[in-house]
Amino acid sequence: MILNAENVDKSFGRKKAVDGVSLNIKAGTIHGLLGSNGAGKTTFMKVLSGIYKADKGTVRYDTHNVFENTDVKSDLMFIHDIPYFFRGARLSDMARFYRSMYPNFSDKRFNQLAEHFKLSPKVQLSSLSKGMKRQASFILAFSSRPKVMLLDEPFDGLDPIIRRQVKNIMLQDIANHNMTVIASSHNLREMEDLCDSVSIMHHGKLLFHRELSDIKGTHCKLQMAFKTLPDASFYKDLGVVQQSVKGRIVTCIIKGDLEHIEEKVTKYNPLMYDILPLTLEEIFAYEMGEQGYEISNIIVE
Ligand SMILES: Nc1ncnc2c1ncn2[C@@H]1O[C@H](COP(=O)(O)OP(=O)(O)OP(=O)(O)O)[C@@H](O)[C@H]1O
Repeated sequence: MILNAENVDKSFGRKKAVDGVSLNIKAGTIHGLLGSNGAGKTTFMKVLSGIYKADKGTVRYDTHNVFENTDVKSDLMFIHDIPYFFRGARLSDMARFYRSMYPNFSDKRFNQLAEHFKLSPKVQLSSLSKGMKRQASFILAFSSRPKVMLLDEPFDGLDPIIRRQVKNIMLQDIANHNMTVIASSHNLREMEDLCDSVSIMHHGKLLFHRELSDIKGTHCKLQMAFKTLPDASFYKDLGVVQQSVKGRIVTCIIKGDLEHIEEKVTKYNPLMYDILPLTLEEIFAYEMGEQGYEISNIIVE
C-alpha cells in the first residue's frame, strides 16, 4: 500500500468537506475518485498530498505521515484543476522551480515533452489558452517524475488527441516507473477505461471503493427473447438485480458468473439470448441503489 487514509475528516468552518474517509491505494495503480461538484474530492486529495492537515484521522505515504513532511513532499505531486504559474513566468522559469522541488526532475524529458506538445520553453505561460496551460502543467509534472501524482480533473479542457497522449505518457510512467495516480473526475466512463480501482464520494463521505477487476466478473447483462414471458420465479432463480421487459425481450443484470448464469438461463428455453457489455455505471447504479442512492444524482455524464 503506498497511500493510506484512515478515518479522515476535514472541515472549513462548519462545513465538513471530508467526513470519515478511509482509502488504500496500491503502488503502480490508477485510482479514480468520482463524485459530483462539492463532494469533497479536491479537499480529500489535498489532504492525501499533505497540502491540508486532516482535522482527524491519519494519512500515510508508505510509513510516513504526509503533512508537513519534507521527506515525502518530493514524492507526491498534486496537480490543480486550474494550473497555477508564477506571475510573468515562462515555461522554463517554472521548470527551474520544479527542478528545485523535485530531485528526480529530468531536463531531457522536459525538452522532449515541450517539443512533443509544441510548447517552447520560452513561452510566456499567461499567454496560453486554458488547454495549453494544462499541457504545460503536464509537461512540468511528467518531467518532475513524482512517485504519486494526484490530479484534479486532469483531462478537462484538453482536446481528444492531447487527452490520449497525456493518458499514454501516464500509463508508460505507471508501467515503467511504478508511478501511482489518483485522479478526480465526474466522468465514470472515462475512468472506467483508465483506472484499476474507483471510489465515489458524496457529501464528504466515501460511498464505494472497488477494484475494477473484482467487479467486472461479479455481474452479467443478458438480453433474452421468450415465446412466453417467464414469471417472477425466473428472476428469483437467476438472481436478477435489475430487469426491463419490452414485448417478449427481457434485459437483465444478474449477479454471479457468466457460466452459471448461462446454465440456468438455458433451462428456461429462451428463443435466443445474448450477452451484452456491462458498464461500470450499471453496476454502480445497482450497488448504490441498494444503499438508497440514485447514481444519476451523484455522477454526471
Ligand atoms: N478553502 C475552502 N474554504 C471553504 N470551503 C471550502 C474550501 N474548499 C472547499 N470547500 C467546501 O468544501 C466542500 C467540498 O469541496 P471540494 O472542492 O473538495 O469538492 P469537489 O468534489 O472537488 O468539487 P468539484 O467537483 O466541484 O471540484 C464544498 O462544499 C466546498 O464549498
